[in-house]
Amino acid sequence: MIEVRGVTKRYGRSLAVDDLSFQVRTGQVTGFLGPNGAGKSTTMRMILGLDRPSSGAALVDGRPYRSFRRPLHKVGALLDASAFHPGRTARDHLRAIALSNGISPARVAHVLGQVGLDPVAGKRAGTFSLGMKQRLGIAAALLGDPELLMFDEPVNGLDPEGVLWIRTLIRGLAAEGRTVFVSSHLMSEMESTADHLVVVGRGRLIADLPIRELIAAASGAHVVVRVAAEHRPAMISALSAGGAQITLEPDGALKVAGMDAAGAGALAHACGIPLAELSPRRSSLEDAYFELTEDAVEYRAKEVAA
Ligand SMILES: Nc1ncnc2c1ncn2[C@@H]1O[C@H](COP(=O)(O)OP(=O)(O)OP(=O)(O)O)[C@@H](O)[C@H]1O
Repeated sequence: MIEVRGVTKRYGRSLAVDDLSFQVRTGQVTGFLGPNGAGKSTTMRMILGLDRPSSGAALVDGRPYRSFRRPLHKVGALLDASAFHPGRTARDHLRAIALSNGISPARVAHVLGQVGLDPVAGKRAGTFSLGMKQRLGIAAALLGDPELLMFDEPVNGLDPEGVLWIRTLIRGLAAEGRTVFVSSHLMSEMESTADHLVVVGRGRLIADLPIRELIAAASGAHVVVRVAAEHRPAMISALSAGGAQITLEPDGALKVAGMDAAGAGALAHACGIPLAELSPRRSSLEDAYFELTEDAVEYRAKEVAA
């Protein structure tokens, strides 16, 4: 388990991470979300001991990451996809990491196959496309067969095929019982990948909850009710007496909040009003995310403008 406990990180006078606390639960995919500059990469670097918190602690299984004798068996990470010697072949790059970490050379061939880089394993990594570099970075993260994986913005700059590949890989790793912590500034990307979300803005924790709760908590969920014009006044009174908030849309539909579709349907039935449409609309995860991070983004926009 990864535990971030009251972590603050200052760079000079700027506060990158501000008293942040959360846990990454074992066996799940946790999405780490926030606008650009929210402090995600800084937090990940502190978990890996690449940066020191100004205060607080970032721990893996209750210990600093650097205290593990064989750290790559514990956590594999992709933080920067271009972190390799460009003149080295993909295979040699992985062999060097394996050698310096006491990992069997047999793992190199295994992970090259896992990320689909077999055919280009003998090519210099400097010639790789961004997608291939990402795959090489992920191969390095998988080398120690770790329980925990951390990926910082793994789909940045990838084409749709690459994005799909990473999503499938992450779900596959979770299905094997591994814990995955993956950052992104795109909510839509997390929708099909993550079980749980940790949302940050301006270095602070904004939300720490399962994805389905985030959707349910978003205020945009409503029901669209459509009835013939002559029944509209009666339907509006019944809904309003039932405690719903109603907005009459320009096309005559009623946008109903504060009541679910079953409730609105039962009311219509009780009043003998035939329904032309009854559609529950959930708010998209993207809407929910924007609602949550609005202040953090606005603040930044103002800061930049000032
Ligand atoms: N080495 C550094 N020196 C000074 N400031 C830094 C340093 N690293 C990060 N920062 C600042 O800390 C803040 C958080 O940056 P960080 O890269 O952690 O955010 P992020 O959420 O990962 O953003 P992005 O989505 O753009 O990658 C930013 O304001 C950034 O400019």
